[in-house]
Amino acid sequence: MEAEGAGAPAAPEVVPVRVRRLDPDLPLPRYAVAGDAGADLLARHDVELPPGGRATVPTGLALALPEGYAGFVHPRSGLAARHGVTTLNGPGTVDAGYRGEVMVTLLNTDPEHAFTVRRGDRVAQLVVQRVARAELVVVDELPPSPRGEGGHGSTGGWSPPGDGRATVGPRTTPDGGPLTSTEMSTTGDQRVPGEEQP
Ligand SMILES: O=c1ccn([C@H]2C[C@H](O)[C@@H](COP(=O)(O)OP(=O)(O)OP(=O)(O)O)O2)c(=O)[nH]1
Repeated sequence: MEAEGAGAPAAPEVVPVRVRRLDPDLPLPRYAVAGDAGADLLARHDVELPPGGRATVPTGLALALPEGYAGFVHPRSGLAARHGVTTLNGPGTVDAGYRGEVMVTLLNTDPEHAFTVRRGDRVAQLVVQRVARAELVVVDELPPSPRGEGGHGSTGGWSPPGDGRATVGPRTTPDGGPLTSTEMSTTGDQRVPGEEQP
C-alpha cells in the first residue's frame, strides 16, 4: 500500500448537499467522469439562443449547500469551443442560503449561428467549493508583495496587434511606472476592465 504523503492521491472531500427536484423527470446532475470538478447542470426546457442572444435557463434543482460552501455555475468548454455558447456571468455564484431554482444564464457569442438548447441538455457545470468570508480590516498601508500594484497585463505574455511579438516582461512607461489604461490601448494592450467611459 502506498504511504500517505508519498504521492498517493488524496480522496476528494465529499459534501452532502440536500437537493429538491423541481422536475423529477429530469435526471440529477452528475459528475461525468471520476475526478471531474463539476457536475453537469441540465436544462429544464428548450431555449433558442439567436446569434449574440442570451437566455436564463432553469435547471429543475434547488439546493441547500452547507454553510461555508458555495456553488459556482461554470461554462462547459465543449459548448464554448464548438458553439461559442458560454455562461454570461461565469461563474455564477449559488449562495449557501439560496433555496430557489438554480439558473444558468447562457450567452451565444456566435455572430452568425443560432444555438438550440433542448430539455435535458447539459448546459453548464456546478462546482461546489469552500468559501471564506472576509473581515475587512482598514489600514493605511498594505504589506509589500512581489507583485505590488502590477496587474491588467503587467507581466506581458501575449502578442499585441501589429508587431507579432509576445511581450515577455512587465509593460511599463519609459520612466518605469505602470501603464495607464490609455497607454495600454495606444500600445495595443487591452483596456482595463471597468475603466471604459460610460
Ligand atoms: O448563475 C447563477 C447565479 C446566481 N444564481 C442564484 C443563486 C444565488 O444565490 C442568487 C443570487 O445570485 P447573485 O448574488 O449573483 O445575484 P445578484 O444579482 O447579486 O442578486 P441578489 O440581489 O439576489 O443577491 O441567484 C443562480 O441560480 N445561477
